[in-house]
Amino acid sequence: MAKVLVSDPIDQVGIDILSQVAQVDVQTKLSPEELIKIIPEYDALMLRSQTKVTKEVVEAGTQLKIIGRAGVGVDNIDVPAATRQGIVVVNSPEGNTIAAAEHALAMMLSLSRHIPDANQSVKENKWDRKRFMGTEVYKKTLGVVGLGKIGSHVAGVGKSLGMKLLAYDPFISKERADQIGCTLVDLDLLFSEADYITLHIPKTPDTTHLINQEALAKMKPNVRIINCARGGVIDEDALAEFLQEHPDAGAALDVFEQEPLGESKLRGLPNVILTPHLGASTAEAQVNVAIDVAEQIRDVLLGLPARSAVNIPGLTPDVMEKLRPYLQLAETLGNLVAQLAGGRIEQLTVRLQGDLAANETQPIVVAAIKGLLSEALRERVNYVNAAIEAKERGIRVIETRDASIRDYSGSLHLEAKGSMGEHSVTGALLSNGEIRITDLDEFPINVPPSNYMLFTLHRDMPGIIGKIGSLLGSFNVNIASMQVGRKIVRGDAVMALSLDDPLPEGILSEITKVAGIRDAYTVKLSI
Ligand SMILES: NC(=O)C1=CN([C@@H]2O[C@H](COP(=O)(O)OP(=O)(O)OC[C@H]3O[C@@H](n4cnc5c(N)ncnc54)[C@H](O)[C@@H]3O)[C@@H](O)[C@H]2O)C=CC1
Ligand SMILES: O=C(O)CCC(=O)C(=O)O
Repeated sequence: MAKVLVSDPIDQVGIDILSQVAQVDVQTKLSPEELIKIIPEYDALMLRSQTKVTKEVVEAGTQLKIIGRAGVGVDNIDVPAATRQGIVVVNSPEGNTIAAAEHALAMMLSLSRHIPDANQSVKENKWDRKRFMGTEVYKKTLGVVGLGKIGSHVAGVGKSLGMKLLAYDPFISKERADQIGCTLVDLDLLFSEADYITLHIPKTPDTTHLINQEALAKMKPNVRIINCARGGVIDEDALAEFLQEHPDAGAALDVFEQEPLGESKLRGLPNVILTPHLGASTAEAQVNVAIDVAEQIRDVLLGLPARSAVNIPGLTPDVMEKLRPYLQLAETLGNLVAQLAGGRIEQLTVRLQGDLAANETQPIVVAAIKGLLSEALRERVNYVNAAIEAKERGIRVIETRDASIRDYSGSLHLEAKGSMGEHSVTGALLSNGEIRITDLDEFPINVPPSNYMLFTLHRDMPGIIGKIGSLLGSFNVNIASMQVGRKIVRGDAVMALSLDDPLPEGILSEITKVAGIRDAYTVKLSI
């Protein structure tokens, strides 16, 4: 039975789903060393934001098939390391959107009305109404940085509160911003105009310290900044200094450069509200993300695709379902052409032909690479790491389409160039979904792939087929089917044989000694 480690607190509903297919161990607050020590025995890891899945953890997780982040941000996981190791990384892109948006809105209103300090003062037996004079958000300008799922929900509520909306997001169209009711502006204008600035961006090299001393200098002296996105998008030292110098300004922060927050000047400031990364902490969000991610882990452990894998771009279950027969075709042809080419492959060309050319290329190309590399890497290569493994091996992959080639309703053509030569294969699907190899090195054939195959390149001359048949018979190899493909009579030809038995050692050299045989290749395929 598969084993799943749950290393941060997740809702019981997630544990119940995982328990349908696996032994589930919940061990939270593990030190990095403890995690590295136990991870080798697990097939899957499920976590929230506390666990740090470093390169060392990934490398120790030799059995890991999937890492599931019960939330949005995967910045606590070394995704490139997981990808290299063929581990699927999944998240829950929408499960906590509302929770995080509502936390940002709660922070905005708390800042405006001094709720945390007023509450504290009453609890200290004080009745200080003057000290907590607030401001209204009505008719104020809300600047939303990052108009994605959370940012657009915050903007929508801001609008219904009567706020004027400005937004900055270089990847969002004007039409989308209009739909939400935001005016798209550049960052400088947003900084200078906004009364409230709320951040809803991922932490990337571009967004790191987006709010720094220079940016703060452009803002109003009473600006209020809310960060429920990611620590590190604000330079905390610069912010602390700004807030000291501008007592009418304020900040409400849920996320920090270091979590848990260590020594920080922010703690002592009266105009700051701090929460311990609570954006996603609602009962509803925790149920949503637990179900979302546990179901994906369950599916992957059952050999099914994950619906929100962050490191298999484009291969959603819908695409997978639609393309499944073509992915199988691509893998088979990839494996076949790798065996024909032999040696080190330097270049793979994948051409989608006919109707197939209308499909998304990427998953089919990845499947072809997977087939190609499975010759060398066996089960180490999968849909997650195929592209990166090819890149690291210096294999140039070229994708092309040609809708004009109409020999079958859709066909796939692969060419591999390598240290030992160059070969090409084409294959197609019949209407019943069966695979046919329809071309080999430009010679037309029509054979189904089988576990054991023999291909020859020979001169088209009388007697040669009989000689090969007798030779195989003398080695007790039964021929299931045989086909010859040629372009001209008595010119060059290929012979494709499907065999019931593996070819014994030594037979290939006997075959190549037959007069008229130029080359012979044995191929094993997983069908
Ligand atoms: N505090 C918490 O507990 C939670 C925090 N989050 C964080 O909130 C952030 C936003 O999450 P979602 O809205 O779900 O993500 P999303 O992917 O839907 O939206 C992010 C938006 O940021 C934009 N963006 C990217 N680079 C940008 C840049 N340089 N400048 C301006 N905009 C840029 C993107 O175009 C996108 O529209 C993420 O960092 C996520 O990890 C999410 C949930 C809970
Ligand atoms: O799991 C959590 O509590 C944090 C959520 C979060 O930051 C995210 O989903 O990006």
